[in-house]
Amino acid sequence: MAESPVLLNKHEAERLLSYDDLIPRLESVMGKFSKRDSSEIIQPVRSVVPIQQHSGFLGVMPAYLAAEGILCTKMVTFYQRPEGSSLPSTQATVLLFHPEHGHVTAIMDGEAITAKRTAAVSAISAKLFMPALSEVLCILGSGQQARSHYDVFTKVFKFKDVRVWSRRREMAHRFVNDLQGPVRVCSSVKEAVMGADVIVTATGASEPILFGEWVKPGAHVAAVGACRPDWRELDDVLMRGAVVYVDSREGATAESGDIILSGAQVFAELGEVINGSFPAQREKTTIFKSLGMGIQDAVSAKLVLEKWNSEH
Ligand SMILES: NC(=O)C1=CN([C@@H]2O[C@H](COP(=O)(O)OP(=O)(O)OC[C@H]3O[C@@H](n4cnc5c(N)ncnc54)[C@H](O)[C@@H]3O)[C@@H](O)[C@H]2O)C=CC1
Ligand SMILES: O=C(O)C1=NCCCC1
Repeated sequence: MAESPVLLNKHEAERLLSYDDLIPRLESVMGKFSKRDSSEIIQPVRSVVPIQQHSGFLGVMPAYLAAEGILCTKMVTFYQRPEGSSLPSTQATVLLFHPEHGHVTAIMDGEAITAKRTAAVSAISAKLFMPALSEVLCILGSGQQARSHYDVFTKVFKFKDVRVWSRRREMAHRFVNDLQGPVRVCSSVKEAVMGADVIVTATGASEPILFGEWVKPGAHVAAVGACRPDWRELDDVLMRGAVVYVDSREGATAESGDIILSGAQVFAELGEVINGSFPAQREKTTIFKSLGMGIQDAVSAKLVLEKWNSEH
């Protein structure tokens, strides 16, 4: 009989997942994915069930990585919460399976995995696409993703000025008060982004909040929110004037309102740049449009389980 699955809560998953371990695994899997070798990786575009009465969605994100022996699925719900809601807008559970026998080997909370892997992938994009001398980081939003992006961007890079904007100023102040390093609250998106070298958009917005006219030429935008085909964070001027990179072409053309509605062309996947088949146009204004991928959750969950196994 199969052993009972390992059960890991949010605190455990968070503790066991470090950016130092995560970043190289994500670079490697994104590169492999972009080779489209289905004997190596199978990862369909996420299935999304709308929960219309409650302004929410359930996404199911399976992935199989044959060489690594990882069979995984994440189930994630995401909601448009009213301002001031105490409920998290993104919640997730990740299941790992035994690829040969089919039983579940681990069930883990997916919130920390989702927060950390998304931010780590954005940091990989910044490493490739941000201007060579980047001094100013701007984060739009003050939720879970804003926090994980702050953590990894200030860990991996050295910025002289870090700015944050949130639609409710008190939330931006609460965000800043929780942090160790220097970061300042801006009262408008325009004030926050003017002159920034790197901009992270991590909001629940469904209409553009970031306008191309404010963005410094050559800046890099890691666009994390607006993961529905009719949602936007970035305006047409920005989308059409920048070199657009994505995590997955199929995901982006199915789910990204910023891409679909602006008509902007996708230049390359992050994995294609990692593989050297497309250039990183660092001197131009660049956007990395992130939708999130099951393979990212799969390698993250495997890391968590490996760490847990090494302790038990
Ligand atoms: N690309 C990816 O892989 C992932 C993307 N996401 C997306 O990232 C975004 C942030 O997610 P979390 O940090 O988990 O959410 P959260 O609820 O913790 O934070 C959301 C932030 O957006 C702000 N916000 C909400 N509606 C807004 C609006 N209309 N205009 C401006 N700001 C608004 C909130 O004030 C808050 O600061 C969401 O859109 C979520 O769906 C989340 C997980 C993974
Ligand atoms: O990849 C994920 O996980 C998510 N992507 C977009 C919406 C929330 C969760």
